[in-house]
Amino acid sequence: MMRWTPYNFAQGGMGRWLQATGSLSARLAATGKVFSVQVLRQGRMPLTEDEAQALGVAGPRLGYVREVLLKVDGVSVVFARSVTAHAHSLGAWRSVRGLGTRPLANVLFTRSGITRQAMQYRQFGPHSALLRQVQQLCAGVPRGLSARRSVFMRQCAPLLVMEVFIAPQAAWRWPAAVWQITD
Ligand SMILES: C=C(O[C@@H]1C=C(C(=O)O)C=C[C@H]1O)C(=O)O
Repeated sequence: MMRWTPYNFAQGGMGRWLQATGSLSARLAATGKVFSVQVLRQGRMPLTEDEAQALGVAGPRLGYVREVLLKVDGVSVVFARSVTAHAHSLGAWRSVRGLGTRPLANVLFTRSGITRQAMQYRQFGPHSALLRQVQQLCAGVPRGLSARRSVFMRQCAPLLVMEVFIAPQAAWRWPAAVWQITD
C-alpha cells in the first residue's frame, strides 16, 4: 500500500494542482461562480496512527479534527481533514474552532507567524478506508484518489492538513479546472 511520499507522482493537470502553492481555496474559487465549504465533522476525535506520528502526539490518539468538503458551484471537488493536538486547538490553533463554513485558508494565509512544511503526496486505492469514507459522502468518486498533505506550524504547534482531490482526474485541468465533464 502506498504511503506518503515527498515525490509528486501525479502527471498533467492533476500533478500541477497537487503541487500548487498558496491557498487551494482561492485557486478553486477562481474556477467557478460559487465556492463553499461544507463542514462534515469538527471536534475532539481519534487521530489515525499516521496522524499522531506526524503531529508527534504520544499516548491516547485523541486530537482536534476538522473535516470538510470544498465545493465549486455545488460540486464537491476536495475532501479535507485537518488535525492538531487537542491542547493546540485551545492554544496556537484555537482560531480553527470558530471557522464554521469559512475556509481554513482564511487563517493559514492571512496571519503572521505561520510556516508550511514540505508537501507530501499519496494515492489512496480502491480498498482504502479513506476512499470508502469519501464514497459514502459523494457519488461518482474515482476508484483511486490523489491526495496531498502538509504541516503548518504556529508557535511550535503543528497542524496537519490533508487534501484529497475527489473530482474525476479529467476535471483537474491546469490552471482552469472544469467541473462539469461532458464525454
Ligand atoms: C488550507 C486551505 O484551506 C482549505 C480549507 C480547509 C477547511 O476549511 O477546513 C481545509 C483545507 C484546505 O483545503 C487552502 O485553501 O489552501
